[in-house]
Amino acid sequence: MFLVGPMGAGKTTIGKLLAKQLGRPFVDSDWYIESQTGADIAWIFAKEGEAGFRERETRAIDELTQQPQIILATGGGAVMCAENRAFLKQRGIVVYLNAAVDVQLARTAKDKSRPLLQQPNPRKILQDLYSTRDPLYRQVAHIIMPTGHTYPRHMVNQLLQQLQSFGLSTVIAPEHKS
Ligand SMILES: Nc1ncnc2c1ncn2[C@@H]1O[C@H](COP(=O)(O)OP(=O)(O)O)[C@@H](O)[C@H]1O
Ligand SMILES: O=C(O)C1=C[C@@H](OP(=O)(O)O)[C@@H](O)[C@H](O)C1
Ligand SMILES: [Mg+2]
Repeated sequence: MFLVGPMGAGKTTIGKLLAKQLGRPFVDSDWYIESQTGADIAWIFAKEGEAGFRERETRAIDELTQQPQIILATGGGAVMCAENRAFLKQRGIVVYLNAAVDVQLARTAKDKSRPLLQQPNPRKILQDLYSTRDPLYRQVAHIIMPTGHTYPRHMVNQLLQQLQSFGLSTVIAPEHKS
């Protein structure tokens, strides 16, 4: 199951919680890229530019979407690349976590780890990215979920209900088996 959506939609937060609930492995593609590179996202953008980061991201998405059982949180720009969109759409269930620009802005304001938002007018950047990317998120998504006013735990419950129709079942932890 793969999460897509804009910065601040909650992909990392919801993905981690959902994986715990389902007893499945969780990977965030940004964290994976950082561990493979030995450097953080800001450093990669500074040294290799966005193009360098996107190359690393495509390699990561290709590898991670082939891992069985994975709950994958992608970065907000993953859908910009057609190859990534194909990997996502063809290899699993894709959930688009949708959030209004105001919500994205509030949730990302204090965090300096997103290089694209370290500009004088992050609202305008988020608006422009949303215009370009929203149709692409919709193109790859099997499920679309608004996240604006819902607590993460509640989001996970809603998502689990939606996922049931796709046949995604929970893994019963050994200590709970009879
Ligand atoms: N449903 C939610 N309600 C309130 N805050 C949230 C929600 N989802 C995420 N957050 C908060 O928003 C911030 C960004 O979330 P994150 O999971 O990093 O988003 P993304 O990975 O989509 O960029 C974090 O501080 C997180 O705690
Ligand atoms: O939207 C984007 O292009 C990006 C989103 C970030 O991930 P989150 O969506 O998890 O913040 C991260 O991949 C990088 O800073 C670029
Ligand atoms: Mg994230």
